[in-house]
Amino acid sequence: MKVVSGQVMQLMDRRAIGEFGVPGLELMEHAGRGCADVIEEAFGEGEARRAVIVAGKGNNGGDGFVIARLLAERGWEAPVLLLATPEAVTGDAAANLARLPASTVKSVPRGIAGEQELLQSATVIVDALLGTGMNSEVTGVYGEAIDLINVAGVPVVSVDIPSGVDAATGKVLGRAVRADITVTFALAKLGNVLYPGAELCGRLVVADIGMPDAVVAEAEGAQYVDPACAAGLFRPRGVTAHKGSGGHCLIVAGSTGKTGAAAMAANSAQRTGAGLVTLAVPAALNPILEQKTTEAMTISVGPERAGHLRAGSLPELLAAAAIRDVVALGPGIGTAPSTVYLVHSLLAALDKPLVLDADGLNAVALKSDLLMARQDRITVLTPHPGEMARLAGCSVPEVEADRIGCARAFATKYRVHLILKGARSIIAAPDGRIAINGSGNPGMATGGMGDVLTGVVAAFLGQGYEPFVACQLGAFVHGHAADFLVEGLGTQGMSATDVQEMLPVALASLAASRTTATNNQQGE
Ligand SMILES: NC(=O)C1=CN([C@@H]2O[C@H](COP(=O)(O)OP(=O)(O)OC[C@H]3O[C@@H](n4cnc5c(N)ncnc54)[C@H](O)[C@@H]3O)[C@@H](O)[C@H]2O)[C@H](O)CC1
Ligand SMILES: [K+]
Repeated sequence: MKVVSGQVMQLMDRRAIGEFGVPGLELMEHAGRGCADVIEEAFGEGEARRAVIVAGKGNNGGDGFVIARLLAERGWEAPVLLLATPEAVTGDAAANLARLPASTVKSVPRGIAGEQELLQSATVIVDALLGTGMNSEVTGVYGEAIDLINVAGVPVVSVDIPSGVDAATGKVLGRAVRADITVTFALAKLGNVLYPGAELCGRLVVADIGMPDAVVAEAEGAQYVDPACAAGLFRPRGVTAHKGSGGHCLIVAGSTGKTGAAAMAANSAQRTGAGLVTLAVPAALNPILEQKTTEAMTISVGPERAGHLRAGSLPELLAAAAIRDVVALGPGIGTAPSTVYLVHSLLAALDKPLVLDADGLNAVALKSDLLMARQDRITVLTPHPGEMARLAGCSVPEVEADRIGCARAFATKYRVHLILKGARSIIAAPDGRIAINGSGNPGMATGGMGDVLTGVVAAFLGQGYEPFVACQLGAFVHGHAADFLVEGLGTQGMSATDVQEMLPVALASLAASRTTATNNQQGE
């Protein structure tokens, strides 16, 4: 599913009207009908059906007027509270306001504080205050209206986006409506899928409003990776698969006290379908990892008592990498100066696709220009916001303020692929393409999850997936596995090893969706 900013949707609107001759009133009619259909289906069962429409003066309010008319035609009581004078309403919205009986519209430019009883008596409140045209912090009567909608104790359907949520970022500008259902139009907006907006939307429905296909296809947007998208990207093993076709991953990981990171990265690569996994670890830790892993082979690196990786092990590691398909570097390696030096030399010398995580990223942050030397090679970075801030030389709040912009700027500048972790991980490609991962849950906010992701992404690269696809599948499968655990485990005590063990189930579900989709196509 493609997602766009509010600004891009407004451009699409203009193209549809200007270049394709679709009347704006027709788009608005479809938008209103899409909402009315959802409202009827969700709340139209009982005897008394009253939808109170709280409308702003723009086209979001215009959609609200269409909803009021269509619901009234279907036997609903549908009073409108207009937070403006009727004269302030213009264009298509004014045309639709004029089609409503005057008795059903109450202009309340000073606010809806006196309308609490009406709000509380509703079967459903329709939030048609602000949509993609919101351009500033919500204050005054609009802010008060949002507060009153939220405390009315009645289900809320938001038109396009909950009022107060920024369609470009998902951020709340001052305050925002908490909806049970949001009906958005033509394509989802970034604010519908990014947090906190995603949570405020409740159930998201994307309604078809007759936007020309070419306008939808050519719109600049991000890929939202949902189960259908991930299933489309995934290639299940063929019947003639052998361990060579699954790829051979070399995982360079571990230091004293951090053997678990190495084990989880290796085991997760194996659980994601890597044909073979070899774990290169500091020599002193080799006996422990021989115990902790079963399927992975291990290489004991450096002098016998070495508890961390050292600069002198470069030739040994390059030789190991030469006969593998992909290298993952970083889980649990620590920050000893000699290890940092090793990471710097490996970056320059390794010609295999490389996944860099954790302390590998911290080492790179000290010398990020080294990434420039890898421009013709595949490099995937998997930072959390703290690591991203160190890499980009900014603060964590700056990263969080614009996750997409930050990920894209770094990926394009250094010609790398990047997964910026966090709720709705952002995947950025060197050419500026963006994907947003739709899976995952708060149970993943615990140590070791990043090591699992590193192994998963390395496994997909080793299987020959194009890096942007490997990153999307990696992020999705990682979160999908965790989502399977929620019902039984909840989100409090889930562990990274639990997720690792659930990876095959997540992959099997993608394979099953592909089979179902193929069968449906054949049956058509
Ligand atoms: N293709 C589509 O998606 C279609 C969308 N439609 C609907 O139109 C709105 C966008 O309408 P627009 O008139 O551009 O903007 P809004 O209605 O969101 O509001 C703009 C209105 O409000 C004022 N304003 C802005 N910020 C604030 C604020 N913080 N506080 C108070 N007032 C504010 C601003 O000055 C404007 O006057 C889209 O979301 C859809 O719902 C079409 O109906 C069909 C095609
Ligand atoms: K709205």
